Amino acid sequence: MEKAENLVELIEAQTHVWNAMFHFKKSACLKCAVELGIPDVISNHGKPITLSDLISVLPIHPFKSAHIFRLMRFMANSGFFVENPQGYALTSAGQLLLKDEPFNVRAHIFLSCDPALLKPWNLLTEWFQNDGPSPFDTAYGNNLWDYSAREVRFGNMFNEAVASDSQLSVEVLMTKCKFVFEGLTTFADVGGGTGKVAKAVAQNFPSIKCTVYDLAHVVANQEGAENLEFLAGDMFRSVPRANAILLKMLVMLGPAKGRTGKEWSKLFSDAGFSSYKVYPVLGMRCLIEVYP
Ligand SMILES: C[S@@+](CC[C@H](N)C(=O)[O-])C[C@H]1O[C@@H](n2cnc3c(N)ncnc32)[C@H](O)[C@@H]1O
Repeated sequence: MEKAENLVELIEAQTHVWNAMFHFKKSACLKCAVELGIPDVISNHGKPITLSDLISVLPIHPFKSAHIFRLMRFMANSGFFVENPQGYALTSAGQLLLKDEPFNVRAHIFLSCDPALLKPWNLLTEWFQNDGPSPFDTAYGNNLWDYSAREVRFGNMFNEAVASDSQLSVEVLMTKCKFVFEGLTTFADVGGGTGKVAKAVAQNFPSIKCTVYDLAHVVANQEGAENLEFLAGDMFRSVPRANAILLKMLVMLGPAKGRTGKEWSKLFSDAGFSSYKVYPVLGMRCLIEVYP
């Protein structure tokens, strides 16, 4: 009896390990389904689509038709599609995979699954054993930002992914948190990428002068507007002076550069800020300092 119980526990433990071990298949299948255009085919069909109708329009080799049901079963299991007697339909998560969906996360999927970004994950152990600052450095000999500047394909993919992520954040900011911008005359988005957030602030508040501050290769070809400018610089040396600054999705940069909270505070006080406040917005790490 005792042995049998132990076996049940063991088989559950082994299942647990297998689930962890093969977790990468989730992102691989997600990327594949998006690349094959499966969510768009389902959506354009206008009603649940049968497996044979789906296969008939997919850009795949005929020899591979028999394997699509596995991909569909896996994607249904992962919560992107539902399978009912009429065929496959999209879940809410599946809707975010559509080309025409304004909040789609496709660019982020392509970035996260890109071999260039996966390589550092395979070097975690090496990184723990060397004195390098990040697994990215271990893989490429320099940091993510220098690599992005050098590898134009990767840099564009990275900028597009973070900008697409900001679509939803912008919507949240402009519908739920507009009050934080009221009364400002200047605003700087530090590490603001290609300016998704600042553009929305500039459009919604024509009286606020907005600045997007980022590395030279990111802002080089960006077009400003009357109340929007792109400024190249290194935020570890200085940050622009403004009534308020936004640091969005940069929390990891502090520790990556070995900076402590005190050092960040000094950088801010050098720029004329006395203290900073964190505004968590729907789980998004959003840090805004309002200049007194
Ligand atoms: C994760 S992205 C976030 C972009 C944008 N804030 C957003 O949420 O969409 C980090 C950004 O920080 C920028 N960055 C990295 N190091 C920087 C530095 N030293 N000075 C200024 N910007 C920097 C990168 O180029 C990139 O655009």
